[in-house]
Amino acid sequence: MTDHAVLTLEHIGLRIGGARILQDVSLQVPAGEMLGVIGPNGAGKTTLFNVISGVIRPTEGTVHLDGRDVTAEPIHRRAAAGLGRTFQTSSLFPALTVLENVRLTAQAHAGHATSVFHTPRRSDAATATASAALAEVGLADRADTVASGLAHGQKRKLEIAMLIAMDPKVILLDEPMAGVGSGDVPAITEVIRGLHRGGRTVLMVEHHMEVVLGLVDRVAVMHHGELLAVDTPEAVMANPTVQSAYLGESV
Ligand SMILES: Nc1ncnc2c1ncn2[C@@H]1O[C@H](COP(=O)(O)OP(=O)(O)OP(=O)(O)O)[C@@H](O)[C@H]1O
Repeated sequence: MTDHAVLTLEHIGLRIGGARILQDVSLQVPAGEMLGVIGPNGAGKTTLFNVISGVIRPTEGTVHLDGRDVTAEPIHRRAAAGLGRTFQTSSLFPALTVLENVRLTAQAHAGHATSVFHTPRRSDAATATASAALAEVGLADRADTVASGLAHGQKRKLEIAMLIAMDPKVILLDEPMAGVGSGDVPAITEVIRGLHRGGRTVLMVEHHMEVVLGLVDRVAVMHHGELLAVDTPEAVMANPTVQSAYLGESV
């Protein structure tokens, strides 16, 4: 493990029943990198995110976050240690306003008690953090809108703002373009690019190949639960093993 790797996977394996879902996945993600994770359906991308975020414990191997072994730690401990994640399905509180949604995560990060059953406590610091996160994703003018009233693309931006407010060391984006209309893709791409420009470390599973290749520093290619290659977009596109296993049929 190098000193500057903020996320390190070593020899991750996962067996469920008789099935081998992940096999010998090793990966180092330096601080500030944006890494795309691609691969055909069923390749193991979401499962890998589940292993990183603590939803699933691997049967082999280790996960280190910022040098600390979190392999045995539950989801909330990893989140507290700086792992932020969006899911393929929305994780918003639909009855709260846009600002209240972000303020909840800002308060949670600051260590305040939060409950969805109470009006979020007024806190100047949390409100300032939330407002800054909304400005970063371009939703400042929707702060008082009830979240359920947002268009789909705006909900995706709100989810990213909720992550930003937690100031995570590593951000996992699970298919940020899923369900997003083609008209919203450029704006959300810019929000993700902004995460990177801000120096954040981002891993992104995404099927939208143009988005991935245009955004990331490196691409990790998964196939049948294994990492086929981890390299620059250009090198991955030119890799014959990747082409025959995946890109040849999809790009
Ligand atoms: N809990 C489970 N029990 C059994 N098999 C599972 C389980 N979770 C995932 N799998 C299998 O593991 C493989 C990898 O699934 P995963 O969802 O991680 O792939 P993916 O690359 O994210 O696919 P997609 O692009 O379709 O989202 C699939 O064959 C899936 O059926």
